[in-house]
Amino acid sequence: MPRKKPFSNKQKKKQLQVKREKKRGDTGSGPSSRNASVERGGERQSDTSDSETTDVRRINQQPFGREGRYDPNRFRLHFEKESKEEVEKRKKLAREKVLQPVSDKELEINISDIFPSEKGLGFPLRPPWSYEMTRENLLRKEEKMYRDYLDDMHSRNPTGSLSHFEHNLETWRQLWRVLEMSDVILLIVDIRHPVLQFPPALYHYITGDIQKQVILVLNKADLCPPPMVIAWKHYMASQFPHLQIVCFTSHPGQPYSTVLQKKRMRKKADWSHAGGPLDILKACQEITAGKVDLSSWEQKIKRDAVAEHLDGEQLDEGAETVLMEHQTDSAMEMSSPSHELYKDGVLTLGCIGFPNVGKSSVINSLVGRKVVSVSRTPGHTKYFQTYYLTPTVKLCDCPGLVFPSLVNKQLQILAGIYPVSQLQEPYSSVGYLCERTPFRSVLKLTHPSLMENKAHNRSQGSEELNWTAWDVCEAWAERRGYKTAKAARNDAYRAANSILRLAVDGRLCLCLKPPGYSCLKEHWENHPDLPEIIALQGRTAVDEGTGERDDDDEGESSTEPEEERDRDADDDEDGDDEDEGFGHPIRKEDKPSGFTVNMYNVLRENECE
Ligand SMILES: Nc1nc2c(ncn2[C@@H]2O[C@H](COP(=O)(O)OP(=O)(O)OP(=O)(O)O)[C@@H](O)[C@H]2O)c(=O)[nH]1
Repeated sequence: MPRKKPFSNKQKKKQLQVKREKKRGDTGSGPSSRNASVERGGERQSDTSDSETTDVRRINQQPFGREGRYDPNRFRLHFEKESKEEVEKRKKLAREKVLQPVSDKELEINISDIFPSEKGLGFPLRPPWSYEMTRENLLRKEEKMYRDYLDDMHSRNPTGSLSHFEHNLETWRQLWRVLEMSDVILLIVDIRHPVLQFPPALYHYITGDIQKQVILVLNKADLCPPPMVIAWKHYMASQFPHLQIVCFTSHPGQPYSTVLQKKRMRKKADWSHAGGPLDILKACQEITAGKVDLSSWEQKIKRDAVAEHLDGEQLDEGAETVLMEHQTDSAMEMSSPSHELYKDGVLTLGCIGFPNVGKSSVINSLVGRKVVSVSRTPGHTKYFQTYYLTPTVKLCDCPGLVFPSLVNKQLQILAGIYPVSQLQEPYSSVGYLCERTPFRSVLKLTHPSLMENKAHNRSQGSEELNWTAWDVCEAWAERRGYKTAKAARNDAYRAANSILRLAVDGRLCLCLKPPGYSCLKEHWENHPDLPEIIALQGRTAVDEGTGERDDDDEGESSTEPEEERDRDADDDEDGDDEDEGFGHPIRKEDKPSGFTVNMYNVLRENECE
């Protein structure tokens, strides 16, 4: 009898993987279709270290199930995989490159740098169709169009030159559906870097081709200095004249969050000051010009404002029922190719935007309570659903979409577009962040070279020492007590992940500026709209300036075990994190005159001790 050949674990794993894929009918794509994808909802990314280099075709394979049925995991984020060499090169650089703070001017960013018109950075459009076509025919047509679209993109832009973008046709199909069924589009962006998340091609398509109105929601206004919020608003208006622009925050009046807080703060949003849902209503009133009766929405906002002042129990009793429609497979639906505006007297608002910009949070804010789960892991929303805000206003949520652009990949990660937990190499993003934020004073780090004999060396200070991204991670690991399991060395990888999450959450905050901001700084700092934005943020001078802890905080105590204290800043669960609080990330140099904000309160004095 022939001797059995030894079979390694790795081979066994591969064999199982092939078997599983065969079973799923995922033919042709091989292992790379899984390896190349970052799965929605925070599932672990497959190990890419031993697999082949970037392969666009394979990852575009759409996940079919048996008998041609669609795979339930079809809404995964699919990003192009990076080569092992590229990742190794960046790791090396993170250890060697001395961080140099960048100038204010370099934080200014023009939309044409991100989406240059000559690069043809469009997005896939649904091919024309009619009722005479069969469903299968339509699907095939869509797939062909999608492959052509990608071929065209890649022929114009060499491999690796584009940032991560969505490679999953299923997700684009969701966008088509939302655009088709909506009367007005709420395009939501993060005010810290709105131009990263505003594809001009989408704007031109909606306002030009399908002739619908767009309300640009500059969300997370609580995370950006008020003068910069105003400057961004003006910049976007100057570039895209057909937009209605609304500043928004789903966390108005939130007290400062602390990095080591064990539990998140539970404060109900308070829009009694200004703006918020009311501004969105006003924009809709202007657009609909009396064609839809929006009085029920206006009344709801008034009722919600009253309810905010009631305690929790009364609130629950009074909570209104929200009619929800689950649109599980609607991307495949063949609805009418032509859309009837304000059908049955109902205004349908479609919420679209990149992952993590706060689409679900905006919907919850409009509804007045949580109907959509929220997560800081990008790609949480899997398929769109609709909610009746009132009998005449319907909201439609859409999964986050990453459009192709030329944004720097490190910045893309800091903007929350790529799930931090899935990163192969987080250090270069840490470096990018540290060169643009006062990380040392905020994180209160001791340089690793001074760690050996802390007591002796502390007196020397670390101001004059050079920092690399790796040093920052080591120093943060030391401060937080992150150790590797085997050798109990400082766990730089975990520290890097933790720092990036602080950035995404806005607790170590990077705000980019519109072009020319530095020259016109004084103008924006004295702008007449400033009080309106401060009111929207819902913070008073007392909240901002004192740096006192909020008494309601269920915050850490200094006696809390280290592990417990770590959890909040470090874990990137896919769970719902609705109750998160956020710090105010105002950079010292952005502080407007007469506006008392202590940006360094983001991490308070005793947090890092
Ligand atoms: N500071 C601040 N954080 C916000 C705001 N809105 C949302 N967030 C946080 O941003 C993260 C993402 O929010 P979601 O509402 O889940 O974002 P989304 O766009 O629906 O995300 P996807 O499901 O990935 O498409 C969560 O951690 C929210 O708590 C806001 O106005 N201010």
